[in-house]
This record gives sequence, structure tokens and C-alpha cells, in this order.
Amino acid sequence: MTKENVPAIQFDWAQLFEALNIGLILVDEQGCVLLWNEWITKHSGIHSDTVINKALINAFPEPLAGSFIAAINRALSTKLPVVLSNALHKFPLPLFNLNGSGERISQSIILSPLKNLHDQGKLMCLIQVNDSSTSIKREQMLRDHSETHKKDATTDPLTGIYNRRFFDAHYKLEISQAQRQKTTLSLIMLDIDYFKNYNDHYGHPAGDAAIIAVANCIKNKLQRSSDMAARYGGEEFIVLLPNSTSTAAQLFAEIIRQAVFDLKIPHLSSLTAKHLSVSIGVSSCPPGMIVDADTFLKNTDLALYAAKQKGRNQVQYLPL
Ligand SMILES: Nc1nc2c(ncn2[C@@H]2O[C@H](COP(=O)(O)OP(=O)(O)OP(=O)(O)O)[C@@H](O)[C@H]2O)c(=O)[nH]1
Repeated sequence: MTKENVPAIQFDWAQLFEALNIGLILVDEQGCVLLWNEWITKHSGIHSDTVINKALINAFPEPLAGSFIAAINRALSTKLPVVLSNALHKFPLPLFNLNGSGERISQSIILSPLKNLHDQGKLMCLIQVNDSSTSIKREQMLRDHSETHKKDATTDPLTGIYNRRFFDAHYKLEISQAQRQKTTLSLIMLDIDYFKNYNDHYGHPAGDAAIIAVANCIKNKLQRSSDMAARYGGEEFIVLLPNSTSTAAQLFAEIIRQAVFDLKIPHLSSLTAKHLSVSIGVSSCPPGMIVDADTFLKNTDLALYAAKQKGRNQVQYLPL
């Protein structure tokens, strides 16, 4: 904007400075305070009368950071604006929130050299202070929200283990990797016995607690970081064991079956035992065998069906 096209209005600049929702401090080349607006007064508790024409370094009750003083000198010597990054300098000035909590405002600061029209050839430095607490909190909220969202998309809310959607995606990757690397991939499907009776007898909240107990039992027995358990349906779970032979998978299934039974959760309406039990189906895809994901899953489900048919509370293996 040139001088010619500046709007010809009567303007109270002092009023503008006071109304701004940012902090403004103006210092001369000696670091003497020439302007100190209302925003700074509000957030520092220091009135302009006590600091005008005095050294900025003595304005606050605590010493100013060396990096802040250096930034003012840099703006004046290079005649270029300097930005104090919020990431590196969170609280350059002792400024506080107005809520009385004593919490410091995190600040983003721009230092701009200005010509001092009253003192030819001399410069002043305008210090603009922005309260970036709100934008930082908003960013943090967005980050937290996106983390929660990601977690929601992959985990089962009741048990905290992976959900079926995540399992399906992961399972397809594991099948192709096992086929490429010629390793054995094993699958375990597990279902709580007579769970409808359990719910009817003990109530739905107790049923939920039993599902959580079984999920924890499975989770605690997983040995390798590549093993993965998911809640597959209401009271049905699935475990993926990469690089695990059929023998190892059956042994592992038996460990889980026993561990659930050892929880000794009373199940008086079960026709199998007095305690909560699970039936487990196991299937393995040996090295070099090409099988599609659905066939492998169906085979494991058939093994589970066989475990149910043969009396429940047991492990059955069905070769592909
Ligand atoms: N408490 C609770 N119950 C659930 C949940 N999801 C599914 N169920 C119940 O699980 C029961 C499953 O019943 P069925 O599929 O008939 O199986 P079952 O009674 O275990 O019979 P078998 O598997 O043959 O031993 C149903 O009553 C569902 O309502 C859940 O999240 N919480």
C-alpha cells in the first residue's frame, strides 16, 4: 500500500493496539520499551506505565531467555523478520492464561524490524506474540482422535484384542507370505461351549465378562510377536500362527483349552462340564501348498465343528 492509497480516515492507532488480540511490544535499538499493549499487560500482569522507556530485559520479574534477546538483535542487524518457532521456544516470555491457573501461554513470536521515523537511520523491533495454546491443543486433540479412530478400526471394543476386520486383512497377507517363503501357516478357531445357555443362566453382563476372560487367556498364551488373536464373532475367536507346524499348533490349542478350563468359571448349564470350556479346531497349510484363504478358513471351521460334534471341550485337527 503506497502513501497515496492509504484510506483517508481519522484513526486512533492507540485504540487499535489495545483492541488487538495479540501481544505487541516495540523496542528501540537499545532494547528500550516504546510500546506495550493491553494484551501483554493482561497476560503478564505488568502495566505499560512501569516499563515504557525502560529496558525490556528488566521488564519481567524473571530473566529473558538468551535466545529471545539474540533473536531481537538478529532482526535488527539483518533487517529481516525473525520467527521463533513454537516447537523450539514454547514459552519465551513469562505470559500466563487468564483463567487463574498459573499456566503459561505457549507462544509463537515474530520479531519485525521497523524504521524509527523519529530517529533517522535507527531501527525499532516490533515483537508480535500469538497465543498458540489453543491451536496446539486442537492439533493434539486431532492427533488423539485419529489414534483412537485407528484403534477403533482394528480392535474389538469388548475384549481389546483385534477384530475380525483386522484379522481378515492380516490373514490374507500372512497366507501369501507363507506361500512365498514356503513356511507352514496354522489357524486355530475357538468357540465357547453352550454359551447361549451361559448367557441365559448368568445374564448378558456375566456373558461379556466370560468373553473377556477367554480373550485374555488366549492373549496371555501367545508366545511370538507374529502370533495374532482376534475376536471372530460373538463367542468365537481365531488365532493365526505363522511359521508353526500342525503339531505345534495342536499343542498350542491344547494349552489354550486347558488354560480356559483352569479358569474354573462356573457354567452350570453346560452339558459338557461344570466349568466354562471351549472347543477348538486346528488346520495347517504346509509349505508349498497353494490354498485360497476361504478354503483354509472353512477347513478350520470344519475342524471346530468336529470338536463340537465329538463332545466339546476338546481340540480337533483337520488336514487340508
Ligand atoms: N454376553 C454376550 N453374549 C454374546 C455376545 N455375542 C454373542 N453372544 C451370545 O453367544 C451365544 C452363542 O450361541 P450359539 O451360537 O447358539 O452357541 P452355543 O450356545 O455356544 O452353542 P455351541 O457353540 O454349540 O456350544 C448367543 O446366545 C449370543 O447371544 C456378546 O458380545 N456378549
